[in-house]
Amino acid sequence: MVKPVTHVLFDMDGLLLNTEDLYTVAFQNILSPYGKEYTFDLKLKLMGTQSQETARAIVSELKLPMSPEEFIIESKKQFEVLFPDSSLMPGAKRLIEHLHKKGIPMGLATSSSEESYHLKVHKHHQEIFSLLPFKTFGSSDPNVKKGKPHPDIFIVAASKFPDHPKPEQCLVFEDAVNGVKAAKAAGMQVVMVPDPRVDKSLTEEATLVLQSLEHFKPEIFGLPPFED
Ligand SMILES: O=c1[nH]cc([C@@H]2O[C@H](COP(=O)(O)O)[C@@H](O)[C@H]2O)c(=O)[nH]1
Ligand SMILES: [Mg+2]
Repeated sequence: MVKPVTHVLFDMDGLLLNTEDLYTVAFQNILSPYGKEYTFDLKLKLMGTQSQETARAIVSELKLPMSPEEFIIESKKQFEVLFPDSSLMPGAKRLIEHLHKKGIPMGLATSSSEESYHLKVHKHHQEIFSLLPFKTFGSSDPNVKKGKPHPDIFIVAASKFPDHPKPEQCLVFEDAVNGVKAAKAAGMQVVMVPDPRVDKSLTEEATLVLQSLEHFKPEIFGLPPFED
């Protein structure tokens, strides 16, 4: 059953920005010289995790001849080239602008670091992200002890709203299976917009599954409807 909400929390990578595709390119660029492949199965396990965890898992799963620290250094070089030209996902701008106009409190709950956030947002997307005033960076925030699928990030993100909403008042938007699990574990409802390669059986925990943010109808969750 769907219940009305008052506050909204957005994931970033793969939900608001096309940066999941860019992570795939970045990691594959590092792996190709070693003849290794960043498969979607491995990606699925890592989407939404904290960056240290990501590096450790890739190095160990693919038996790379480098340390996780070296992998992080190589990743940063790739990110500096790829992230500044990230694009907004379809429907993201319209939805955020609409909820802002209607005075709905909104926050960002991304597992990426603050440094990585700036690379992704600084050049093209500052205006739209300024409409999400309450931001939590899971790989930089000491209060986020464990990455998604653990609930920490959404609990910390909700605590930043000045009126301290209860978890059931918050609606989370996520693309990743780990993100949906994290939001549910925090006691929140979740709209999932998964990568089309995600098996349907892995989307069942979400409150609602959409192909695109463009299909979201705010009134389903008691939020003001679009007027155009
Ligand atoms: O292919 C991947 N994409 C994304 C991640 C991780 O997911 C985080 C982004 O998560 P979110 O969707 O919560 O912003 C990144 O910081 C990165 O560590 C990953 O490990 N592998
Ligand atoms: Mg995501």
